[in-house]
Amino acid sequence: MWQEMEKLRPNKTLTAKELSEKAIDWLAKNELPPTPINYAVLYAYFHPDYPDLRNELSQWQEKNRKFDSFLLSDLYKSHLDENQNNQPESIFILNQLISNLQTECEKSESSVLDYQSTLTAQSQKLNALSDETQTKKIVDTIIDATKTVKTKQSEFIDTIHSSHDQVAQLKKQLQQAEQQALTDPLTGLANRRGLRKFLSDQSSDSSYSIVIFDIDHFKRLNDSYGHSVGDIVLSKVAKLISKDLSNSQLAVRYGGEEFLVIFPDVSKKQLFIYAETVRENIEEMKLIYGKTQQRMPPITLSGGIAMADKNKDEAINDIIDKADKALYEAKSSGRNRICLNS
Ligand SMILES: Nc1nc2c(ncn2[C@@H]2O[C@H](COP(=O)(O)OP(=O)(O)OP(=O)(O)O)[C@@H](O)[C@H]2O)c(=O)[nH]1
Repeated sequence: MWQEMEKLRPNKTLTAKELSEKAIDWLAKNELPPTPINYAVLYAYFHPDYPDLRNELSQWQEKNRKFDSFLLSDLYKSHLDENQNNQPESIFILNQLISNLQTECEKSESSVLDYQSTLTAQSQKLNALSDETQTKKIVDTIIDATKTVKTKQSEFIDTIHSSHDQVAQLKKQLQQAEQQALTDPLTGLANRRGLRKFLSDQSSDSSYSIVIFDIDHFKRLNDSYGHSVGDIVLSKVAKLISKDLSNSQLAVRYGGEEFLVIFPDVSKKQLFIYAETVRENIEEMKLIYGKTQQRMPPITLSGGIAMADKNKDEAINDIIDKADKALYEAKSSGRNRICLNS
């Protein structure tokens, strides 16, 4: 299908009408609904101004991965959503706060400089004079200047204090915003951006193992019980997948009904035990369909495991590909099982 898509992408820039026809045509061929987001991603794919989006989509397709609305929405958020790419409002407020502080600093500095020059001038006059009235006048001037600089300084200190609280609040908001940007809202797991961040925080000599899970016949479940029940199942499955993971391991919602778990430095046996436990726990879930109060059929999932080859310097994407192949084997050999890429 990728080759087909490449054929569809012409060298010259298409007209708006052609772009829109190609986008709609592609969505129809892939049985994806022409939602504004799906449409926008495909429109941008055929447009020459979005090379990064095109590359990411190409890489995805080269691995023969499925396209679904989840993936397209992820691409939309990463490449086309201006709200996500623009600075969040808190950054704007932070900038304002910093420039206010700069102005206050400048004011404070200038008031101290004024004060210094007043002191210098008045002390020169004092040295030159012996008359008491004149001396008192000069002392009064110095006292006034001292009062002024004191007021300015305490105003400055007040500003610093209130800014300090605001900065702390903004810092918290920014951390929350950053966390949200890395998290899939439905399942609470990391999204693919979260995975990239996790990988960039790891040391380069980490050796990874990957488990990819994919819920079996999820389309059937959506078709029989509705999308909202499908969503509930996704979040329950996500909970079981991430339940016993440690801080050094990460569960990611990798596709619509596909989850990736990354483990630095574990044994093959530990991986199998983990993946098998997840598979069994999910199969044993007892779900009641709210509308009929009837028990739903068991949910099952398939999994593929791959470990880094210690003798090769394997990139993480290669290990993911290997896990994907193992997942394919699990699907094609009957589903509800875990396979290892050997
Ligand atoms: N409810 C719900 N469904 C989703 C979501 N994201 C993707 N899907 C659905 O997941 C289904 C995936 O279907 P397929 O790719 O055909 O896979 P499958 O039916 O699980 O079949 P196998 O993987 O071969 O066992 C599609 O119907 C998608 O619409 C989501 O966020 N919520």
